[in-house]
Amino acid sequence: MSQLEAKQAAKTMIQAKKLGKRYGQDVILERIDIDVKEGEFVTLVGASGCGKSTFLKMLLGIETATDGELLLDGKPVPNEPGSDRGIVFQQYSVFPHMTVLENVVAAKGFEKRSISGYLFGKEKALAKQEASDILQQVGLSHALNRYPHELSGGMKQRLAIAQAIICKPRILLLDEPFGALDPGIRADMHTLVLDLWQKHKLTIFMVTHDLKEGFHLGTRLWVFDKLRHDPHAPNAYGASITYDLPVGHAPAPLYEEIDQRIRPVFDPSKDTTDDTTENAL
Ligand SMILES: Nc1ncnc2c1ncn2[C@@H]1O[C@H](COP(=O)(O)OP(=O)(O)OP(=O)(O)O)[C@@H](O)[C@H]1O
Repeated sequence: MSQLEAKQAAKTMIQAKKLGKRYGQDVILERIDIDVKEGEFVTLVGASGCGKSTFLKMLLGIETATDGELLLDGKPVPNEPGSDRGIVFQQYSVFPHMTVLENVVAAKGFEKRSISGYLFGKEKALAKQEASDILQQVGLSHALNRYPHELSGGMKQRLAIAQAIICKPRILLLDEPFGALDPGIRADMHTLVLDLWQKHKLTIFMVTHDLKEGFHLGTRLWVFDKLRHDPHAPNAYGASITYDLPVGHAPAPLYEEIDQRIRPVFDPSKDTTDDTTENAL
């Protein structure tokens, strides 16, 4: 292997090799072959139920592959969540009985894996300081002592992001994190996520139903769709990554072209009654 090849290989973080996922007889994902380098920001789009969240769950380690391999740094993704992988869901996943600050300190406690999840003494004081810093980064320093029910949707998601970030993940998994937010708030959240991505040198995988968000936010856009359809056995085949596109800083006309190309993915009238077909990229 040449020096250049070795350098490129060292930067690869996530690899899927003929990755597939089945639940019983239902094939959800199949034939996924990808290679993601450290620092990429991948956005995932595709029809509802095609397996995007399942893919994130496999990266998180709470679902396992039934076919092929999913590797992190060249080794199988561990079968449990770890502090190197943080996740934020669409549904607000904060502790309702804790203040904003306590929520983030608690996340740090779980990361430390103490038996109770609680921190004490100096460790707790340090965690509080760290939590305050992170909360400042996500724009919540004015709300440290508020409870989740006193926060707006956008603030709750900022809190959930702070909980993920305090564990210093290398990979941040975002499962439609802004789906429930108003457009203006979403724009603020985009700025925040891009800022954190840069500042913390994260590798991000983000599921979205908003194509524009997918085009503009990431460096790479994946479209999940079925390559093969059998009208007599709709669950016989799973989704693959049918488009893998460099996006983000591409000129606006390119977004429009891509938008046109993948729009049928979201069209409910899409004809899936053909015989088993192979879609051309
Ligand atoms: N634990 C499970 N057992 C059986 N089937 C499951 C399980 N989890 C998910 N599924 C099925 O797997 C398929 C993919 O689900 P998934 O949530 O990954 O889709 P998605 O693309 O994220 O959908 P959406 O965009 O609506 O969130 C769905 O048909 C779902 O019903």
